[in-house]
Parts: sequence; C-alpha cells; structure tokens
Amino acid sequence: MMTSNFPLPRPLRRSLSLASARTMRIVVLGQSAVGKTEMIYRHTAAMDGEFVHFEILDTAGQDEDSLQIEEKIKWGDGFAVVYSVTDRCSFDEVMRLCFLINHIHSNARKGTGDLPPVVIVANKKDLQFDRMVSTEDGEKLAKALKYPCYEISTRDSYEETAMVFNALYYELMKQGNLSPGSFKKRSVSKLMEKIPKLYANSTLSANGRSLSFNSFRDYIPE
Ligand SMILES: Nc1nc2c(ncn2[C@@H]2O[C@H](COP(=O)(O)OP(=O)(O)OP(=O)(O)O)[C@@H](O)[C@H]2O)c(=O)[nH]1
Repeated sequence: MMTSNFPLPRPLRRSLSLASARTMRIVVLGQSAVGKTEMIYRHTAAMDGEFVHFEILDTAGQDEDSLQIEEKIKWGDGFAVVYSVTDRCSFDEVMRLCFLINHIHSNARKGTGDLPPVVIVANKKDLQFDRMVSTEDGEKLAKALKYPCYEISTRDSYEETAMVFNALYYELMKQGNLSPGSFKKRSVSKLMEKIPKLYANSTLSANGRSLSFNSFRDYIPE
C-alpha cells in the first residue's frame, strides 16, 4: 500500500542514552539519477523510547560492479529500493533489485531466518508534469512484492525521507526476533566514516541547494 503518513518518531526524552544506541544499516539501491544521493547521511532518531543510529549507504547506479553491489547488500540490515516517478526504466529495475537482495540474503543465511526488510521508494513526486509512473502502478508493484511503498520527494521533504528509514526499522522489529532490547550494538562502520553526520539546524549545500532540518530539532542529539 502506498503510504505517506507513517507516524513520525516521538520527541526525544532527554534521559535517553546515546551511548547505548543501536545501529541499523540501510542500503539505498536504484537506477542512476533517481535521487539516491539525496537520501545519504547519518540519521539518529528516538524510536519507541530508544535511540537508533541509522547508517545509510548509497550504491552508485550503473558505475558500480556487481561484486561491489553484492558486498553492500550483504552489509545491509534493511533496503530502500528507489525509483523516480519520472523514469519508467528506473521503475522496471525495482523488481530485479528486490530479487537480488533476497537472493543474496537467502544464500548468506542458507535459507534460514527472515529475509531483510525492504521498502520501495517512489521519488520525485514533486515533478507532477514529468510523471511517467502512476501512483497506482507503484502500489500494484508493491502489493505484488509484498513490500511497503512510499511516494516522496527528497527535494521537498527531509521528513518523508526520514519516514522511509523509520519504516525500515519498524519492519525489522516486526520480524520478531529483534526486540528493541536485543538489537545489535555496533560501532560506526569503516564504510560510514566518510559520510557526514547532519545535525539539527544544519544545512546541506550539495547540488547548490540548502535543506533545513529544523523540524528534526527534537530528535537529533547535540
Ligand atoms: N525535482 C526533484 N529532483 C530530485 C529529487 N531527488 C533528486 N533529484 C535530482 O535528481 C538528480 C539525480 O539525483 P542523484 O541523487 O544524484 O541521483 P542518484 O540516484 O544518486 O544517481 P547516481 O549517483 O548516478 O546513481 C539531481 O539533480 C537531484 O537534484 C526530487 O525529489 N525532486
């Protein structure tokens, strides 16, 4: 089901400890130019009364070889498969990427255990006049694959992007074997050290644009 009003995390309780925060690794996949880079940063949110660090890793469209993509897929706990509503080819690629994720993880887990959570992200919904993939087509595909789908604009809304990550966390929790208390605690991956951490009120000037994070003031630590 296409959904756009997933509940935002509750305001941060000051007593929460960042040191004991859990980490969820998310890999963003999709064809070139669908907007993956716009989703990349480190994000910390208060989820169900506990801090969760999200480490978010991009894949580089067509420029990456299959071994690199496989390594990244193995690394991830959850996956955002992105297409652009203005690009039919990127939509056609979604199914292949979902199968690839499941194939790699079922091999790694030798057929045991749950497959990792995946959400489908229909990006660039602000470009209504250039639209080539309807909301209904997105919903049909998501239903067939049994994954949640979010139609967003990374350009217009940081909150919508954050919802995607939060949804993946809840999907992981739903699998049952990872209660909030037992979630893996990890140090920050080497892979992530190059990725900047964005703080409340900070701005990002990539692509010559500035994004304001004021609305997340209460969720991101000093
Ligand atoms: N209008 C609009 N443009 C967007 C949106 N998201 C990304 N873009 C633009 O789309 C172009 C491609 O975005 P990227 O983030 O570089 O795409 P990518 O998927 O990382 O591409 P590769 O690095 O080639 O894999 C850029 O010019 C972005 O500014 C959006 O939600 N709306």
